[in-house]
Amino acid sequence: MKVAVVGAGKVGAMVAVGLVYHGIAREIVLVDQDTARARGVALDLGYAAPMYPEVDVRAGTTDDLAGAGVVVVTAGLNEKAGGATDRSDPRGRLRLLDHNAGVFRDVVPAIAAAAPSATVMVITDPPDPLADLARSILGHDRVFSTGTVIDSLRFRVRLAHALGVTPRSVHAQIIGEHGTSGVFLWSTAAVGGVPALHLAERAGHDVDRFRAEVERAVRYANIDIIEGTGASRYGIGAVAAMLVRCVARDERTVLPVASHRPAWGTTLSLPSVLGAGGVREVIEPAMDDAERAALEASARTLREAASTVLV
Ligand SMILES: NC(=O)c1ccc[n+]([C@@H]2O[C@H](COP(=O)([O-])OP(=O)(O)OC[C@H]3O[C@@H](n4cnc5c(N)ncnc54)[C@H](O)[C@@H]3O)[C@@H](O)[C@H]2O)c1
Repeated sequence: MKVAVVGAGKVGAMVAVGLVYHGIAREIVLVDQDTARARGVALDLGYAAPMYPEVDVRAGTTDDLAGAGVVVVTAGLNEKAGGATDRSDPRGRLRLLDHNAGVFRDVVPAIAAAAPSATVMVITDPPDPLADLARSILGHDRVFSTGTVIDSLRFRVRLAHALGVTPRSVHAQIIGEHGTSGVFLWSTAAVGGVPALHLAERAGHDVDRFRAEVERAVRYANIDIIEGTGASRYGIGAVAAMLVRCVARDERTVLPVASHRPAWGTTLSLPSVLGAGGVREVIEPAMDDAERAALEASARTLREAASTVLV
């Protein structure tokens, strides 16, 4: 499959790395308004390509999006450049919406023109309202954002470390916004079929404190990363490549990506069957009353944010 990455910055480059290392795409086109940057990334990665499953990596213009099965959008300001690194700011990544909506009004019409049958995956922050905007410009439903897949991995990893097991054995997810209102589904977080909070209590943790510490570490993981490296990119790059694989191979893996949900009137993350064309179906998870109320609040936040940029 031909995969296009629009925005060849720190995240876009890592998405391309993941696609090459895992043999997911046969052809990769990198598009950026900074053409020298796109060319540099394509050259650098292209010289490594002979070690991996056959792939052509090149830089191109929006015309070169033609024929792409998946277009990944990472163009735009990141949290550090956009001043969204204050842990006490409840808007979080939503601070980037106005600026990055302008970027989307520039790039998405070009995607619609050159690659009308592509599935479009949005990574640029805030990804959920921007996926809504992209959907309205594209006029089709093959649009999703990486949503809370990365947040859910962070949740599993923090729980795993605290409980002394591998993250592979932790079943836990975050739904709603990829942002400050994301909802931790503690009621179904489990290890070996046992609620994670029961295990924490058995291990001698104060449950309220345990929960608050895990939530804080996960909610602000992006800022911890940015304080160290300037931008989060390795985790999301790996996640994005895996999501492209799910679409390219019609895997139907269940993951909390975000897609437009008419019942919620917005794009938000719920466990979704990801395959050819994007989200095939959504599975409403079990939630307790507090989680449902939190999801309603998260959806409200996203609806309000999207309404400021949708025409
Ligand atoms: N969804 C997630 O989980 C997640 C995780 C990490 C980063 N992000 C977001 O991904 C985005 C990219 O982050 P980054 O660190 O790679 O930023 P970056 O500054 O390194 O790269 C952004 C690139 O977009 C390009 N660009 C900007 N406007 C463009 C336009 N109109 N047309 C074409 N190219 C354009 C820039 O030239 C730049 O190369 C940010 O919005 C960031 O917040 C999202």
